[in-house]
Amino acid sequence: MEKIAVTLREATVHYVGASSARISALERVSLDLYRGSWTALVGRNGGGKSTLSKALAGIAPLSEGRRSVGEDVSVHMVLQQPETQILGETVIEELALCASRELETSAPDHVRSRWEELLRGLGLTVPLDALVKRLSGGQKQLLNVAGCLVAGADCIVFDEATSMLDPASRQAVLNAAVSLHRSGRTIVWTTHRMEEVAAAERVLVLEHGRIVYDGGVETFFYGDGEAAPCKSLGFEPPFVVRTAKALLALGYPLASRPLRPEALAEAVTTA
Ligand SMILES: Nc1ncnc2c1ncn2[C@@H]1O[C@H](COP(=O)(O)OP(=O)(O)OP(=O)(O)O)[C@@H](O)[C@H]1O
Repeated sequence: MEKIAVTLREATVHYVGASSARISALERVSLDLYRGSWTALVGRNGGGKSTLSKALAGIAPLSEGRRSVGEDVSVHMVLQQPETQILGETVIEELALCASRELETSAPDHVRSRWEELLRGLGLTVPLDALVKRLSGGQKQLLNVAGCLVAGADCIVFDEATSMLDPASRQAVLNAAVSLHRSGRTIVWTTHRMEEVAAAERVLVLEHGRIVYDGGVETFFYGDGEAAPCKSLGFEPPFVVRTAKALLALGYPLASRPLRPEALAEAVTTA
């Protein structure tokens, strides 16, 4: 049986807006996130993606319902604005703030070399003593990911973590998440970009605080004998899917339903 990382049951979040009006951001959402899974969370502006991300990470208090996490599961979050969650002046200071217990209990040289290795593993090639203000947005997001890791994250919720970044930085953060997923961590990836959804195994679509699609990524983009949920819910599929569909419509057989460029090339050449 698959092990649970995070469970929400009937999770509801209401905010109090201007003139005390109640804003319903999340309405009775129930879901299980399995350990080691990759879930993409999409939806139109204001649909409740950030609220659900925060509810999963445990930083949005629920108005109703409940959240529980699997045994020993530690859930952390990378926010949209890279600077929002950085307090340290230097890279090592930031990591130390995220992992104060480790500094207390380990030899400083050992900690430094381990953290240098951790940064390298994430593709962040800056010295530990680098000033945070000199880092690019993408480097800051990788530092935020490193902060999650030194804090012991098993599950990381990325809440539109690439939306403020240039394409190369976006790819670098996505690559870091892919390698963390390969190493067994649970990933939630909230995004507006359908290209990024292709990296997921499961897709959740939110509308007005409710889940309107919860299923596999291939079915989301290609449908299962009926209209693809991606299209019917109003999203433009990524280039690879559009190209594959155009080829199929022209009568070219494809060996699979590709989601990424390499898979499209293979589907065309092996058909
Ligand atoms: N702190 C808050 N106070 C009041 N209303 C809020 C607050 N945070 C979010 N909301 C409202 O809750 C609803 C859901 O917002 P949320 O940010 O979760 O959606 P979203 O899908 O992440 O949107 P976006 O794509 O624009 O980031 C929206 O109507 C939003 O205006």
